[in-house]
Amino acid sequence: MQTHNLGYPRIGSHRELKRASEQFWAGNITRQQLQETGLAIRQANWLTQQQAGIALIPCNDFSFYDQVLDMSLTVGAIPDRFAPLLETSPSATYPSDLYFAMARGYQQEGLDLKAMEMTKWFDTNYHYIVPEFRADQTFTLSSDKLFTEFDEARQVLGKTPKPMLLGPVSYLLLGKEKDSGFNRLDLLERLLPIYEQILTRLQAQGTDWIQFDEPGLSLNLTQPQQDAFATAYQWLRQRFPTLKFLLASYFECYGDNLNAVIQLPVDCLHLDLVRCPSQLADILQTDFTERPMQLSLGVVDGRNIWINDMNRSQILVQRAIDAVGADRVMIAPSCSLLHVPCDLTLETNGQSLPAEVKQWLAFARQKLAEVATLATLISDPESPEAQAALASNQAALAARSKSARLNRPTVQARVRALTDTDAQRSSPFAQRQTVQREQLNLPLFPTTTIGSFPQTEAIRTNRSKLKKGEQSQADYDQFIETEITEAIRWQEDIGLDVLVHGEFERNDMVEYFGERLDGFAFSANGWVQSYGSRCVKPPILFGDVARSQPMTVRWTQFAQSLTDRPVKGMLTGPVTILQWSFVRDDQPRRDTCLQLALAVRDEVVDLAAAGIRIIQIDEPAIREGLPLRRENWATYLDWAGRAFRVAASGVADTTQIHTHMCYSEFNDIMGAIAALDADVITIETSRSQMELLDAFVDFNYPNEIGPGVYDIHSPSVPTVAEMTGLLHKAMAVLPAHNLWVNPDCGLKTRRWPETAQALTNMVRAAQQIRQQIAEPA
Ligand SMILES: Nc1nc2c(c(=O)[nH]1)N[C@@H](CNc1ccc(C(=O)N[C@@H](CCC(=O)N[C@@H](CCC(=O)N[C@@H](CCC(=O)O)C(=O)O)C(=O)O)C(=O)O)cc1)CN2
Ligand code: MET
Ligand SMILES: [Zn+2]
Repeated sequence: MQTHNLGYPRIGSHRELKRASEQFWAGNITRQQLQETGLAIRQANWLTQQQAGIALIPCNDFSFYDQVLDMSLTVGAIPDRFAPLLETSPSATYPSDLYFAMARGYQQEGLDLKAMEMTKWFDTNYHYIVPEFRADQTFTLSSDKLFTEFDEARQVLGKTPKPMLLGPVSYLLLGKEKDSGFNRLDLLERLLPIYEQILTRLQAQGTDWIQFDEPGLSLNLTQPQQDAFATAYQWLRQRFPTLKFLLASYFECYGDNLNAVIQLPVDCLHLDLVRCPSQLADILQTDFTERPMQLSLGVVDGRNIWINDMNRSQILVQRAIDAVGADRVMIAPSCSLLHVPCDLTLETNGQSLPAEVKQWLAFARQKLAEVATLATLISDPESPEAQAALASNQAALAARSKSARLNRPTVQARVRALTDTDAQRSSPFAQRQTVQREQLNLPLFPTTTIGSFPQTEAIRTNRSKLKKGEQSQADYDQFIETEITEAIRWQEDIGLDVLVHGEFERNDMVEYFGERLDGFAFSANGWVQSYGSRCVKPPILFGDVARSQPMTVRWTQFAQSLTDRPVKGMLTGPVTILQWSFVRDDQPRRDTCLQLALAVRDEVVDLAAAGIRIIQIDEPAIREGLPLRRENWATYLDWAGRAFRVAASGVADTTQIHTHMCYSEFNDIMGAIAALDADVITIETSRSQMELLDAFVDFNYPNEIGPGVYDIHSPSVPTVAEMTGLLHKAMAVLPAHNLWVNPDCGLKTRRWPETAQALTNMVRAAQQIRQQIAEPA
């Protein structure tokens, strides 16, 4: 029985890659220095995995930005607009200017190249760069990255690594057609020859195993999509009869793709037994046992940070061994470890991460040790070492399940006592709209922002000093007051209608709330890549959640005291807190979500009592939390929607509830979005030129909408005309009196100069539209 790994975090255990990339982009370090940082991280990762006792170690799991973008570059799927950068970016240079231009856009030397689109990687908070395909798309091998990393890994490890490749079918499925009249899967026959070239070179370099990631197999597929997998792998198999193919999907069951999958000519099939333990029995019931195929059992959770239940894993693995024999079984984490932090041993702060909780946790490095221990436990069950490991593992699990820290009977009782009335506003929207209009007295096309203003160097430094004890709480609070005061003055000056306090006091929109709720613990260094150099440190939700005191009232009330205009209270919703935290796995997510909903509800009620008339409950992760398989959608949407409404419905009709969503394809779930019954929803639409609005129009969406009028992900400043153009598009299909004017998302990642210009232009755009309506041409 062999151990292997599907992928290791590449940000570096101290976020070395983040720092180096940002330094490089700022022009402070050279490309070579950045490359050296990348190499050092890869080398450290390979050694860490080898020392943890993993036999088959992946390479090509590193990336300077994103693994899907790497694949686009490798196969030469480079959108035409980037042609000016081709010449200066040879295939031997990684990362090239071309590469970062595709990821982040390029505004230099008179060029203004828009970045490629970014979207969520399945149901994770990781974002990938969406491949763009043309009807006349051609492919050419255009990067040496993968071959270079293979040689590096072999040198470091002293043995053959396992290159990982995003498989051809999932690669196409993850992309988008940029012309009409063709289907991206039709490009398969043009793409496969590039995979052939890749495998030819890898084979010459001496590779043995190749890992093809095909997470598309976790989705509901049409017959032609299923067939594409058969076409691709038969084609490759014919050309490479001796290379060993490991096919990996994860995050879900193979479901109704299973029968097609076991007929693929691959040598090993990976199963995510954390998300879908039942598929082991399913597969053993087929004629799989008679096929010459190995099984890779993903028993260690690659998406969460709890220690493995070794007893349970041992039983699963043993079942497979009994059926097919130990030489046909591999064990591994359930998916790439990209989605968990690097190393628990770096956590030494017993305040934020109590020792008791820490012993329940495993980060990437610890997870590999778990895989290795499991292997020993199975191959040599009587070994004292394995027995000791099992005993301490079971003791930690028992301690967790009995811990007094987990249980808050009053919270559990409150969740049980929730009624349908608690999950519903007092009056229907039309009635609420009337009373809210009367009391808010806003102009047509009210202007607002999504909440955060730039997190400046000064803000980060002050917070960092506070954390290290180099600054007093009083001084920090004073600093935040000044920031808020300036932001309120400035918003009044440029003429915004509904103001925000700016979220200067928040490190992150989820972590901030976690830190203020009971039932959460925190790592100091548990960073996970979100996109590019941006990382998040998901809080650890381990027990029943309770709010012991108000979390946002002080700063919101302070901001409101400075102005007569309404200041919008700013909260993160229960579904998003759930989705962006590491959540306990000992009770259904639904129950945890309702506990979060009650905490947010109490905050909403307190904000309203403090005189806040508009409250935004952000739910950007509601779409991301949607199960990958449609058969599970209704259940999720039902409890997620209920949780939002529980959070929103503790206040009188006069309180206007906003919600905000980004990264959203709503077409399939409009009913659920409408059922949230938010008085106002602000959404991301500008990058798709209001395409997304079609869903709202088709659905006859009844409540108020703020379709984002400019993209905050880019520093370029939108013109007034661009924004009036988009507003006209929106007005053409939706009633003007239901429309708001706002950016796509929060501005925390932007800088002030472009933010000031963009918002000034946005207010002008709204004013122009109002004028046009008042005095039609
Ligand atoms: N959780 C979450 N997921 C999300 C989003 C989001 O806002 N939050 N937005 C969407 C896009 N994703 C994003 C993810 C991260 C960031 C982001 O800006 N992250 C920051 C970190 C934010 C943070 O937690 N900052 C902390 C810690 C800052 C820090 O690193 N401090 C240094 C010290 C700095 C100093 O001494 O000056 C350290 O601890 O080492 C703070 O401000 O307090 C980053 O990578 O730079 C933006 C968007 C989708 N998913
Ligand atoms: N209120 C939040 C902000 O403005 C919403 C962000 S959604 C990712 O930053
Ligand atoms: Zn957003």
